[in-house]
Amino acid sequence: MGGRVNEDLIKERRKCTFDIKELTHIIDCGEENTIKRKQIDNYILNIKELWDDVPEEYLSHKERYENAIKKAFIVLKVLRQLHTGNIQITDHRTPTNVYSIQDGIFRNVNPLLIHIGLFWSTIAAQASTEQQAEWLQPDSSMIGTYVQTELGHGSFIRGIETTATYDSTTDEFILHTPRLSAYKWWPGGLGNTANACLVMAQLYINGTCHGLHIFLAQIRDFDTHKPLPGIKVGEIGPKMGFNTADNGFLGFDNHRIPRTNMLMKNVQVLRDGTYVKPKHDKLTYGSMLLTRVTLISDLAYQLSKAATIAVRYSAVRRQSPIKSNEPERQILDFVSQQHKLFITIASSHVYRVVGLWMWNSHKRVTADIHEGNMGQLPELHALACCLKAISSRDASALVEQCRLACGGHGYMMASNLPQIYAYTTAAVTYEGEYTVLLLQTARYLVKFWRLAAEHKPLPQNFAYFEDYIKKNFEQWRNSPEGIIEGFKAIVAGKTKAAYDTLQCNLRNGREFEEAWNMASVQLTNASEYSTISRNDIEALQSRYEELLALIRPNAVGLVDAFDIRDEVLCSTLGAYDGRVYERMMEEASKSPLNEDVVNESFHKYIRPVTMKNKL
Ligand SMILES: CC/C=C\C/C=C\C/C=C\C/C=C\C/C=C\C/C=C\C=C\C(=O)SCCNC(=O)CCNC(=O)[C@H](O)C(C)(C)COP(=O)(O)OP(=O)(O)OC[C@H]1O[C@@H](n2cnc3c(N)ncnc32)[C@H](O)[C@@H]1OP(=O)(O)O
Ligand SMILES: Cc1cc2nc3c(=O)[nH]c(=O)nc-3n(C[C@H](O)[C@H](O)[C@H](O)COP(=O)(O)OP(=O)(O)OC[C@H]3O[C@@H](n4cnc5c(N)ncnc54)[C@H](O)[C@@H]3O)c2cc1C
Repeated sequence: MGGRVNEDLIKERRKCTFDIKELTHIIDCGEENTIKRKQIDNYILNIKELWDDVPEEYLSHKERYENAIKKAFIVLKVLRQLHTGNIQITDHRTPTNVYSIQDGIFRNVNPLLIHIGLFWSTIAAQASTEQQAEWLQPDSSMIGTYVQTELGHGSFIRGIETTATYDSTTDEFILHTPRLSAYKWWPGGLGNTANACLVMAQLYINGTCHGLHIFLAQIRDFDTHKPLPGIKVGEIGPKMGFNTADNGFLGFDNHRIPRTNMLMKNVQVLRDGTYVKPKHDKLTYGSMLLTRVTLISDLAYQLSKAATIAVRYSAVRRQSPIKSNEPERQILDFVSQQHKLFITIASSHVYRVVGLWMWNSHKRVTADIHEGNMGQLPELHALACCLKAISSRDASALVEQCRLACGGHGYMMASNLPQIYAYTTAAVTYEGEYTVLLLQTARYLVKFWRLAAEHKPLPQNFAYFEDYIKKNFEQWRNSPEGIIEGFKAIVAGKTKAAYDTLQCNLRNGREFEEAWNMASVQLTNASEYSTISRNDIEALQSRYEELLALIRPNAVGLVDAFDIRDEVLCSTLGAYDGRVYERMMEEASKSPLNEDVVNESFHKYIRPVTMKNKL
C-alpha cells in the first residue's frame, strides 16, 4: 500500500537519540548477520506464491491446512537450496535463518515445524552414525514428526503406555497401542502431513520393561500416502491457535519395525536381545531439553513483534487531552501506557540475551556429554525448565497486555495480536507444562538447600544459600549488583520456606511424595524475602518513572531497531508507515460479508420477521 508515512511517526523517528542500525546489529549478533538476514528475507518474501489473496482467517479449517502445506513445501525447497548454497541457516539463535519470517508467510504455524524443528534434530542428536547416514539424506522421502504425548499422558511421561516389544525371532520391534488412553495425541504434522515419526514407547525385552525409548516408524506409504496396515492416524480438530499445524492422533496395532529403527546413539538393543544401557537415563529426553532452550529465543522474538505493533500504534493513536484545553495526545504520552509497553520491549531484550546464553551453554554441555561427562546436565535441565516456564508465561501475559493496550482495535485479527497471543500461550503448555517444569527446578534447588541446611559443602553457584543461613546478606542497594543480591535472597528465602514446609510434612508422618505435593504451591510461588525496605521501594518506584520518561522519546526507535518487516508483522496497527486507519478500512473491505450490498440472509430470515405485518 502506497502513501505518506504518518506525521506522528515521522516526528518520533526524528526524536530518537541513538543509532537504530547499531542496535539492530546488536540484536542480530553482528552487522554481517543483519546483512544475511535481509538477503534471505528479500529472497523469500519476493516469492509470489507465498502470498494470499484472501486473508487466512476467512478460510475453512481444511482450506487453511491446504494453503499452509502448499507454502510449507515452497519454504522447504528454499531451505534446501539455501543449505546447499552454504548459507548458515541452522543456528536459529542468530538471525541468519528463515524461521522468523515464516510467521508472516503462514500467519500461523508451518505444518512442517516439527519435521524441521524436532524430527531432524532428534535424529541428529540421538541416532547412531550409521542411522544418521541412512536417514539424514537430503533427498529423503520421509516427512516426520515427534510423537510422544498420549491421550492419557503428557506431563508424566513415565506413564506413557505405547509399547515396543522386541521379537528376537524376526529381529523386529512390535509397536502397540494397548488401550484408548495410549493413543498418541497432539504431535504437529501428524494428522495429514507426516509419513514417518519418531515415537516414544516403553521398551520390552523378554518381559522386562526398560523404560522409554525412541523409535523411527513409517506410518504412511511414501508413494500413495495411505496409512500402512496396523496404523490408525488422523487429525485432532480445531484449536485455539496452531490451526495450520495438523496436530494428530496415532494408534498402532502390532505394527512391526526393524530392530535397527530404535535410535541407538546412546543406548542399544543387540541382535540377541541384549540391552546396552545409556550413560545417563535421561539422555532420551534430550530433544525436550533442546527445544526448551530454543523456545526462550523464539518467545523473545514474539515479544518484539507485539511491542513493535503496540508502540507504533500508540504513537499514531490520539485519544483524550491530558489537560482539558489541549489537543488530544498520542496515547504513548500516558505514563500508564508507557508502563504497559516499555516492559515488553525490555523483556524481549532480556529473553533474547538469556536465550543466547542458554543456547551457548547447551552447546558446551552437549560437547561435554559427548566426552562422557554428564556433570552439568542437571543444572542445564533445571535452568531450561525454569526459563522456558517463565519466558512463555511472561511472553503470553505481555503480548496480551500489548493487545489490551491497543484498545478495541487490538481485538481485531487484522492487528495480528490475537494470533501472537494464541501462539505464545500454547508455549506455556507444550514442551513441558509451566507448573510441572517449575517443580523440576524446585526439586533441584531443594537438593542444594538440604546440603546447606545440613552444613555440607556446596558448589560455588549455591554459596548464597550458606550466606542466607549465616545472615551474610548485605542491606539492599539500589544498583544492578544490589538487585542481583536481592534476587539471591528471594531464591534462598523461598527455597528455605518450601524446604521447611516439606520437612514439617515429613515430621507429621507424610511420605516424601505426598509431603512434596502439599508444599507445591510454595515450591512454585515466589515470596518477598529480601532486605528491601519501604523507603527503597519508594526510591525504586520514582526511579522507574524517571526511566519511563527517558525511554519515551526513543520508544519508536527501539521497536524500529527490531527491524521486523511489515510482511512479517502482518498488522494493520503496527506497519512501519503508521497508516493505521487506511489499512483497517482496506482489510475490512476484504470481508466476505461485504461482497453483497444486501446479504441473502436478509431475504431468508430477517425480512420475513421485520416485515411480517407489513407485507
Ligand atoms: C519450519 C520451522 C522449523 C523449525 C522451527 C525452529 C525453531 C522455532 C523456534 C522454536 C520452536 C521450536 C520448536 C517447538 C515448536 C512448537 C511446539 C510444538 C510442539 C511441541 C512438542 C511437544 O510438546 S513434545 C512433548 C513434550 N513433553 C514434555 O515436555 C513432557 C513434560 N514432562 C517431562 O519432561 C518429564 O516427565 C518431567 C521432566 C516432568 C519429569 O520426568 P520423570 O521421568 O518423571 O522424571 P523425574 O522422576 O521427575 O526425574 C528424574 C530425574 O531426571 C531429571 N530429568 C528429567 N527430565 C530431564 C531432562 N530433559 N534432561 C535431564 N534431566 C532430566 C530430573 O531432574 C530428575 O533428576 P534427579 O537428579 O532429581 O533424580
Ligand atoms: C499446540 C500444542 C502442540 C503440541 N505438540 C506436540 C507434539 O508435537 N508432540 C507431542 O508429543 N506433544 C505435543 N503437545 C503436547 C504437550 O507436550 C502436552 O500437552 C504438554 O506436555 C502438557 O501435558 P498434558 O496436556 O498432559 O497436561 P497435564 O499434565 O494433564 O496438565 C494438566 C494440569 O495438571 C497439572 N499437573 C500435571 N502434573 C502435575 C504435577 N506432577 N504436579 C503439579 N501439577 C501437575 C498441570 O500443571 C496442569 O495444570 C502439544 C501441545 C500443544 C498445546
